[in-house]
Parts: sequence; structure tokens; C-alpha cells
Amino acid sequence: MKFHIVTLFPEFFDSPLSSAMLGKGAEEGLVAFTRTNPRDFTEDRHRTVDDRPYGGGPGMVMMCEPLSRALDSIETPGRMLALTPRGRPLDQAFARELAAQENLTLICGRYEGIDERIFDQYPIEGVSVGDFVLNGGEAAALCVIESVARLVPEFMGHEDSGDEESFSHGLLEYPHYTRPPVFRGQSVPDILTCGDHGRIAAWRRHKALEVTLANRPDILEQASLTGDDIEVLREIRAQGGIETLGRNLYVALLHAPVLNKFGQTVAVSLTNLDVHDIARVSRTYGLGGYYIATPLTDQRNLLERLVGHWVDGPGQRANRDRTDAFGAIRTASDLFEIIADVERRAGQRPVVVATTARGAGNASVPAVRQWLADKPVLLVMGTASGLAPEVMEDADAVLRPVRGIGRYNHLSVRSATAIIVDRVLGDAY
Ligand SMILES: C[S@@+](CC[C@H](N)C(=O)[O-])C[C@H]1O[C@@H](n2cnc3c(N)ncnc32)[C@H](O)[C@@H]1O
Repeated sequence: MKFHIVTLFPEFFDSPLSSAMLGKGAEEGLVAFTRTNPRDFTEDRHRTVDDRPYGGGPGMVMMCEPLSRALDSIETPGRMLALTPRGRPLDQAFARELAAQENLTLICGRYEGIDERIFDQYPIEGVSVGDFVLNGGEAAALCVIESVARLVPEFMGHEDSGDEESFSHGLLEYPHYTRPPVFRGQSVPDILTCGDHGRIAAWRRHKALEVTLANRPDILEQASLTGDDIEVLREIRAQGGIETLGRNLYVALLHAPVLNKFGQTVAVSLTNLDVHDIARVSRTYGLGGYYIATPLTDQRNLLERLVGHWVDGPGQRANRDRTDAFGAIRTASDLFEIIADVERRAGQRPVVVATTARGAGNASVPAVRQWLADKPVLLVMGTASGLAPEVMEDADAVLRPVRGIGRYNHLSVRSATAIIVDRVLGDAY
């Protein structure tokens, strides 16, 4: 496989390409490298490769002409990649895709970047090695070369070592140990010396899941997981305190003060489906409580009768799951009563987070998750056309709305609650 590196600093690659495995791979003819310097394709006395940006601003921009001549000089460029923070993130799947090519051209940017017209005139794909800014594309190009070369057949020596590594099955790798058996009083985990390969494999899988959940929960979404893996992850999340986060989250469903569709502040009646469904969400995610508030006495009486039916009445025998879910419901006349009750139960005032389908909000889901680690959070959901302005103004934060795809955004309050609670506490895999 041939890597064609286009760089203003060819000497940057002297040592990395001739040392260790890349050096050995090149000697054995498994990989080869060419280096092309756009400066060699300049036509002026100063060998200029950069100029000031049109429109002003700091720094310099790599010019099209020397770079395009440099690119044109490569006979078989193969896929052309420019290293850039705005490119496709380099991951194992991308590296595997690139390893199937015979030629790759890696264009290293410098200064503020490259004149955009180069991207319009050549089939160049952007590649990023992470959400940070380097001085130039050279170190990033080395990341591409290293990750791709080790997937070239025979490069690694023993064929299976690439297969066990991090990301190969969508997980990070398990921890490794070697001699001595005891280092500064710390022993190697017993299981690794028991000789039972089945148990060792199970322990390694467990560790890989643990490390991935702790450090990169986002990649679990793409991992191929078994039913046993899901169970292991559930246990790890429980041990890691996800249940505490759930217990710290309270939901308040307000029937007043809310807006009607004419924008007037009103009190509206209970909806049986909201009562039931949010109770089931609260129970499923182990929430601290589900409060339903209405200032109307007859509505509160109705609600208490409904809850009584399922919790202490005949409903108990008909459906145990519903009895469990309804056990989380508490009735209140207004939000102040709810805040006071949460404060009494949790021992501190909750962070009151209002929700809305409109506007930008000022709190994100990760922020709510962070608060839950050490304080109660009361998620306030509005019925009818949403919470009245005074509730929004008095809240400590307003959560960013759940956005749909188009302009239509009329989720039922029970759907919005389920989506928000899952975003805060649910697992994505
Ligand atoms: C100083 S950086 C320019 C950053 C650019 N002004 C920006 O804000 O995106 C110079 C060059 O380093 C390379 N580079 C910097 N960070 C990178 C990253 N995370 N991944 C890939 N290449 C990167 C690119 O080739 C870039 O053109």
C-alpha cells in the first residue's frame, strides 16, 4: 500500500516512517511512502506557498497553485484525504475502509488552512483526528498512516492481534497485565492465572464493557452486544450510581398555570393517559416521584380516587405493574407545594427545570444529568399549550426543547416527558 504525503515539512516524517513497525513494513515492501512538497512547485523567487486571507482575519492561507501542481504530480493518488478538523472523524471503521486502497494521498494543511477552491476542484475528503487544533496536518497524517498500515495484511505479523483491539468489535479493549505477578504490592487479577480460558474471556468482555461504558458510552450504540452484555451493562450502571441519578429526578405535571391555544393563562383538566403513562415512565426509570398538580379540588379528588383504585383498591389485584407505577404519584395543588415536598424528602431544594416546546432554553440534557449527581432536580412539564410565563421565569433553568424534524412540534406532554427522561437517564445502546 502506498501513502503519498503532501506536506510543506517533509522532514517531519523522517523518523516516524523509518522507525519501528512502519520502518519494518517499508523494508518488507508492505507499505511505501512518497513525500511531495508544494514549495517545490512554486514559481517565484521566494517560493511562496501562502498568502493573506481574502476578507481579512488572522494568519495565512495555503495557496491553490503550488498545492494543485503538487497534487497533479502524483501519478496514482488513489483516494485523496486532507487532514482538517472539519473532516470525517478518523475511527477504526474508516481506517479499515482506507486499508482496502492501494494508494492514499494525504494532504497536510498548515497556517489557517487551505484555499477552499482546492476542495471544489479535486475529489478531496476531509479527515479529522479529533476535536482539537494541531499546528499542521503532519501529526494527523501520521495517525492515519499508523491506523491504516496496521490493517494491511501481514503488517502486524500475527494476523489476529488487530482483531482483539479497541474498537474492533465496537468496544474499548480490556486491561492487560504481564510479569511480575506482584508489582509494588499489587497482584495481577487472579482470574488471569486460573487457566480457564472461558472464564478469562468472560472477565475480559466484562472489563471491555466496563471501560467502554465509563469512557466512551457513545460508541456502545454501534457495538454488537449480546443479551448477556446488556445485562452486564445494566449491573455496571446500577453499581455506578445510575439509580441514584434516577432517584434524584422528580417530575411535576402542572395543570395550572398553563396557556391555552389563545395564549391565555388557564387551569385545564386531567388527562387519564398522562396520569398513567408518566407514572409508568417514572417507575421504569426509578424516579424519586411523580407529582400531579391541579388547583381544582374536584380534579384532585378525582385523581386521588384513581390513584386509590390502583394502589389500595381493586386495581391492585387486576394489574400489579400498574399498582407499582401509581405508587410513585403524589397530588398537589400547585408547584410551590411540590417544591416544598421535594425539599422535605430530599433534604435540599430541587433545581427547578421548566420545559418548553419553543425557544432555545438555557440548560442541556448533560447539564441536568450533572446536577442529578448531587442534587434533586424537578422537571416541570406543562399540559395544554405549555407552562405559563411566570413558571418559566421563576424556574432555575429552562431545558432545551425536544426538537422534531420539521416545524410541527406538538408532542403530547407524556411523550415529551418520556423522551426527556430517557435522554437524561436512559442508555442509548
Ligand atoms: C492551525 S490548523 C488550522 C485550523 C483551522 N483554522 C480551523 O480552525 O479549523 C493547521 C492545519 O492543521 C491540521 N489540523 C489541525 N487540527 C487537526 C485535526 N484535529 N485533525 C486533522 N488535521 C488537523 C489541518 O491540516 C489544518 O489545516
